[in-house]
Amino acid sequence: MTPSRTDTTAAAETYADGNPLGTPGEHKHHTKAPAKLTLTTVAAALPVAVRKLAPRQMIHSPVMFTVLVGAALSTLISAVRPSVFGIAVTAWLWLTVLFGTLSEAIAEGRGKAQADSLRASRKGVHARLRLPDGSTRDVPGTELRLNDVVICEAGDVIPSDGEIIEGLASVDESTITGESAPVIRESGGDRSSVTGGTRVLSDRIAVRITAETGQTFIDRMIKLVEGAVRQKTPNEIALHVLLVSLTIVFLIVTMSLAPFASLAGATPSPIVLVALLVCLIPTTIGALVPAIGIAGMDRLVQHNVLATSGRAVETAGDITTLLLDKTGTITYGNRRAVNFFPANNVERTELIEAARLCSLADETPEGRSIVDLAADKGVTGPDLAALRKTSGAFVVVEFSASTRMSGLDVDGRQIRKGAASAVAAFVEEAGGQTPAEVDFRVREISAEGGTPLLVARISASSRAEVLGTVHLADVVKPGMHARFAELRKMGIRTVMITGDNPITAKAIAAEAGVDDFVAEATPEDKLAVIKKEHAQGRLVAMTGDGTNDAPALAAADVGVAMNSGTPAAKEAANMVDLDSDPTKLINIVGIGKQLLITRGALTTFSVANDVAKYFAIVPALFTAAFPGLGLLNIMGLATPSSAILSAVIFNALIIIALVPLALRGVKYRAVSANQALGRNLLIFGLGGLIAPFIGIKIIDVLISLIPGIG
Ligand SMILES: Nc1ncnc2c1ncn2[C@@H]1O[C@H](COP(=O)(O)OP(=O)(O)OP(=O)(O)O)[C@@H](O)[C@H]1O
Ligand SMILES: [K+]
Ligand SMILES: [Mg+2]
Repeated sequence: MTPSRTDTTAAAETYADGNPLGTPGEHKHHTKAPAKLTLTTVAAALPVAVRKLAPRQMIHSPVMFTVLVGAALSTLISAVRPSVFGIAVTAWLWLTVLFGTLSEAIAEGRGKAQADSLRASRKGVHARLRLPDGSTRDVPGTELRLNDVVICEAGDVIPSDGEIIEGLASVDESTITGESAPVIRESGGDRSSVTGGTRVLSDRIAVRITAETGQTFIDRMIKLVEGAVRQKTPNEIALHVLLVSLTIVFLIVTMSLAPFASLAGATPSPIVLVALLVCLIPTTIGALVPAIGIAGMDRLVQHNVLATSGRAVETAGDITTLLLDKTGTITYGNRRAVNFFPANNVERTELIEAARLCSLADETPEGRSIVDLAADKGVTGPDLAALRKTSGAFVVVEFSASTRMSGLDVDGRQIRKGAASAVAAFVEEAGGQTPAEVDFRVREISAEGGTPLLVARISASSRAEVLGTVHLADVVKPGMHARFAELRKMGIRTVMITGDNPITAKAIAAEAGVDDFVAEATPEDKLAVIKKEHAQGRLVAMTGDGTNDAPALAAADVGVAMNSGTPAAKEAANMVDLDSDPTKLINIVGIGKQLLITRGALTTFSVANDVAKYFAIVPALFTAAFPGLGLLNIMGLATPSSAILSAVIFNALIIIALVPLALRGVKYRAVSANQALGRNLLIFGLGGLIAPFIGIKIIDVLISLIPGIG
């Protein structure tokens, strides 16, 4: 029988219908809605904001720390020489600092509900620890150590992160993914990792613990959504330097105004100087920077992506190349044997028996599926234990991504299966040959995107022969084509790197719609591809799931591991996609770009705003001393005092007014970076220049209605 296109499709259907657990729903986008900005959330954030006023915390933001010092200073002055003006300015200075910490607290608070439900998911979880003698003992989940082995059965909550070392189970991961469709996790392959806090629905697995207490996935997620782990990104550091410089410049400007003005007999009071300084330094962006960063991470979590660093998120905004592995990333990774094709003078049963024999000890999904298919075809024979008893010398050759083969040496025979080129070389070295009809079959299976495995045997008398081919079928995740087209529009080139042969790679690349592919790649090759891209000055993202992807995931600027993947892959990556969706990079890039654009836009606004304030209030301040300046007082502000107070109030209120924008992010459209920059400079620069004139004038009019100020 010829494996036709329908064969693979049939496999796909069984996969989807017959085994709904196998379709992990890992491609759906179920973005969690961000917490709304309500009075309740603001009220809840208020005590946190007050606690953040501690100088020890404030020092991290030099701009806001300057305001804090100014507020303290004017409090002192007002205490000694109280005036309505002094007290009013002092109050608004304190509000300015508070609005800053409040914006940060609100941003942090939005993840709180999610953090609480994550914490609840592992409360009081018990573990069945496997002891050396094979018996088990109940221990609290918190007492587990690295490399402990625990047994989990249907209904159990998995006590910590780990790797399945025995068995297969369907797992409900909805606590972390929000997706209720169960997923299959199994030992041996690239879907072997389990997450603490998720629940086993069926079957029984032995899990080796891979996370230290307090450093599990859920711990990391809690810290992320609460905004607790925040390291300044390179972009933030650059901004930080800019803000500090501006603060120093305006400090000097304000200080030099004092002697200059007193020469003219108009010595300004220290409170006026403090107020002036606060108006001029970039308080708006200084106050909103933490909220912008936290909101960006939060948006990522809402898309079911966990990032270990803000840096990766920002880098994602500039990615130009996306590398993807095939099996488990572009395809579901549930590669299963669907047919056996013997060579011309080999009996079908002989091939099936050999394929089965060399898969008995192969704990990969591919290996197990061959044993299953053999049983379906009526070939059962001895299991591994029985074989061990009846035969003499017995060596298991495990599969590795560099040899691309696996098998057994038993009773002087060497039985192997593996990638066609690898097995062909193995047989040739022993003096054998790959028959033409087998070659033909290999190409046929590959051409339709299947993975052919050759089965070969070297007998005790050193006769090397290829026995036939096993057809492994996998299914491309749906919707790839359109999503890769979208990436192309964003200027990102997609390259599939796979360990599989070139013909299969070509077929899958065409089916998925990637721009390019690299076949027969070893883990080193995957790494080399990244180095090559780097050498050409490109920023590279890599998505993968296997241990063979780990070096590349670590070397990429943005490494996104599929949540279904191995612990090694997840460890090496700087992001994990809980939905195991390789096209999630589109959202990640969007979030990264939006983060950078939002920060840039608000910085532009903030600086423009401050410059405008200078021209809005300085003339008003000195009209009495220098009547000539009255011409510049185009705003016709009532008195110098009300001009200053209006500016301070405006300066504080603008922070609150921009919190929603900081949290939501500036609208991001798929335009080039230059276009986005130009557009934002126009809107936020111009807006920043005009806003103070209007805002301060309105406040000034309102204030002049209040008696006692001026
Ligand atoms: N258990 C196995 N025993 C023998 N050969 C195998 C086994 N599993 C896979 N192979 C062969 O080895 C090749 C390389 O496998 P590897 O895991 O490195 O890459 P892959 O899974 O095909 O692709 P990707 O790198 O995209 O995940 C496979 O294409 C297949 O031909
Ligand atoms: K300011
Ligand atoms: Mg893989």
